[in-house]
Amino acid sequence: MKIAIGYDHVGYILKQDVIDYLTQKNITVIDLGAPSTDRTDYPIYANRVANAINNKQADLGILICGTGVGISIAANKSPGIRAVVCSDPYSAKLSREHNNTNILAFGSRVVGSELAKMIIDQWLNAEFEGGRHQRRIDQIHLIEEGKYHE
Ligand SMILES: O=C[C@H](O)[C@H](O)[C@H](O)COP(=O)(O)O
Repeated sequence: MKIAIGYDHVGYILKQDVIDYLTQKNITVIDLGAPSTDRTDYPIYANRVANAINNKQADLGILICGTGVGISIAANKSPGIRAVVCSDPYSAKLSREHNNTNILAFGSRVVGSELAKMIIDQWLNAEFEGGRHQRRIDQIHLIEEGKYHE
């Protein structure tokens, strides 16, 4: 399992705990920045992680900014990306089971290290259920392609 991780200057403060936690689980982490706590722009890192998934360098992605909101919005602009911003483990689990999310985002100004680890665990341990949920994801793909008609 390979996970690409990206974060801005605010997410930087939480990233090492996340990287260490994933590494302990024998997950290969592809660290795509930011380089420091110097102020930067979250779309840079959202785009890097989205590309890593779409290029098949990574299986999944994790993004961290202040709230997880901006960085998830940016990631969701890439076709095929389904990023969820989560501050609770239940939503993280259901986002895999029902929505087959491929990026998990959260905010370092919202969740602490231990809650972030619980969210990650629920997200990684859940499996997409397919069935009616696949039909809805297919509809999302049609929207992405401008081909969805009611
Ligand atoms: O959704 C956006 C993120 O939370 C950013 O981390 C945040 O907007 C950065 O704010 P600032 O530049 O004031 O540190």
